[in-house]
Amino acid sequence: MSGLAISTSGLVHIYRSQGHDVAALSGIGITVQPGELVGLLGPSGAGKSTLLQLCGGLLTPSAGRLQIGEHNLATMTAPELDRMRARDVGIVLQGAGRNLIPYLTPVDNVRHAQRAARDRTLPPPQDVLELVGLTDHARAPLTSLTPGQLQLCAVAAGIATFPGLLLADEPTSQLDHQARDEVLAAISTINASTGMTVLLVTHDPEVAALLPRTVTIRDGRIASEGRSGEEFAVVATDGSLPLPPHVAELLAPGTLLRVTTTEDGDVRLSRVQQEGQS
Ligand SMILES: Nc1ncnc2c1ncn2[C@@H]1O[C@H](COP(=O)(O)OP(=O)(O)OP(=O)(O)O)[C@@H](O)[C@H]1O
Repeated sequence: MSGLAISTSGLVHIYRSQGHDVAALSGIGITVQPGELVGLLGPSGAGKSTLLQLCGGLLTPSAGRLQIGEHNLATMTAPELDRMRARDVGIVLQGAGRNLIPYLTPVDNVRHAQRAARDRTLPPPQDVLELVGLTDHARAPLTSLTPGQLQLCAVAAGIATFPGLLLADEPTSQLDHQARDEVLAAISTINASTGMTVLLVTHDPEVAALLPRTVTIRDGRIASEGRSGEEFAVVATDGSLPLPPHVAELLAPGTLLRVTTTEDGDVRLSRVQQEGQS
């Protein structure tokens, strides 16, 4: 299937637990085009995994809009979400082992992941393993695989049904540099050769620098976006503009900023000197 678009606006997720609620996402607006490869960055607790799980239908939005291709996730029933996960959205959870059945070989893990889709037209599992470079290990016990090969196997299980969207939570963490590069190369190849949209969470700045687009989340909101290594502030759908941390630390709360437009349509921000300020 071809790549699926992701579109959210005002997306909120609140974890409700006894005694107190945690607002993990506080109004996320993001658009990902079909076939894009996007990295999700941000400090621990920012809300990255929550966003990924919402996109995979593993959590339900508390408020706001979340559209994956034709699917409106905010209104889907549990069986509809199950069907979407079985065919259209592949999920690779953090930690390769959580995605694999330990007593099955790579080829049988992929076959098992394909079964839920009930689609006889899917390519054979060997073709999926070839895409991630695991042909030679198709029938090896999982215990004989290196951590990098296990992660490649988890990716193969995630893309077993050739979904339109692959969601991967920290697929390169806890790997040495060579294995990390192999996993990233496999995901890039899948994205380029199939047009599958990919959203992947990473903490690794070296991985982020290699991605064409990154979105940084901070405190449950979009903080900035990167394009091929350069960071930009992003105007939110409500018109607000989160300042990058290195600018925000120069501006005390309550600082007045003059917003002007130039003749050629450019926008400038300048600090207004207030009484009592040096
Ligand atoms: N099941 C849960 N119940 C209550 N609060 C939760 C739950 N899962 C996450 N949270 C909270 O929601 C917020 C966002 O968590 P989330 O795991 O999405 O962040 P993250 O950016 O993925 O962090 P990390 O990089 O550490 O995985 C955090 O404050 C976290 O403590």
